[in-house]
Amino acid sequence: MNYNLQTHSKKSSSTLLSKVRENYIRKQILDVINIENLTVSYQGKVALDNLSCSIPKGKITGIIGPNGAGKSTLFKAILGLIKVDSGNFLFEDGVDKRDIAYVDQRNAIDLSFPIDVLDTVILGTYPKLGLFHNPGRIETEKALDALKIVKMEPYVKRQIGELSGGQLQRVFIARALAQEAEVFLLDEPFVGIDVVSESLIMETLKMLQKQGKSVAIVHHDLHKVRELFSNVILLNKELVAQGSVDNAFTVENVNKTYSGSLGDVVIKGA
Ligand SMILES: Nc1ncnc2c1ncn2[C@@H]1O[C@H](COP(=O)(O)OP(=O)(O)OP(=O)(O)O)[C@@H](O)[C@H]1O
Repeated sequence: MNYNLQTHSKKSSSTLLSKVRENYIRKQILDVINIENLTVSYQGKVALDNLSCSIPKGKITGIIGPNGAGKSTLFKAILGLIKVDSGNFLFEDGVDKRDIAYVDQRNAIDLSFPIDVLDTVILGTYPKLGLFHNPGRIETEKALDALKIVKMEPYVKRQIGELSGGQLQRVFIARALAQEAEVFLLDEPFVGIDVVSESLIMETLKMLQKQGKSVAIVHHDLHKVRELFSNVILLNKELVAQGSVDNAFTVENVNKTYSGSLGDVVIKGA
């Protein structure tokens, strides 16, 4: 498998590339995105400290950690939405930022913006349309297909500010589907939504996984980790553990991540 490197380091990218490639061959890891030594700070305060982790290919990975652990910061750094102090991002060959769909936390979205459901989903097609191209029939069809999958087709003309939390989240998932991405980064998609929307979204994500797509989800409900994810990344400013749920989602690692005894409560039920 080949990879392409996005570097924020001052070292020469060719030296880094060969070093990172060697690492890959040695470890035989099948990841879609590899993050190496990522440090991010806001106004001098460190949010992520030398974090190295990877988003595995074709899995649904939970990003787990307490409030302020840097989970959203990790997604924003991968997408190049924020300035990082240092770090390298290695994308699987053929994957670039246009292949990454991002569903933000809902509180980051202006719901008073006058846009209907269909146009919101068509926005997902923009990254691959290229400059100076307007969406047309093909993009509208892609958006309608995506809306069908999340059962939001009857709402095409509804303003997004007039949807329930669960419906809105389904529209954002549809927008991600319309992007025809390889990687899906979802920031707390299940917060405050109804059970029907939750299971529809989960079914959609499992469908994506079956197609070989990679999904990473920031998630807070530790009780649902085993049900929702095959893999986890546990972090609290720095990496605590990553791997399959069986190997990494342990009492010890959860206690370490949350600096307490939450692992005993959640995993052992103590
Ligand atoms: N734009 C910003 N300016 C200043 N500080 C920020 C900014 N964005 C995030 N932070 C700080 O960086 C740290 C990490 O924030 P981040 O939102 O990545 O955490 P999180 O794990 O996603 O938290 P939560 O679970 O509460 O959403 C926090 O201390 C937060 O206050």
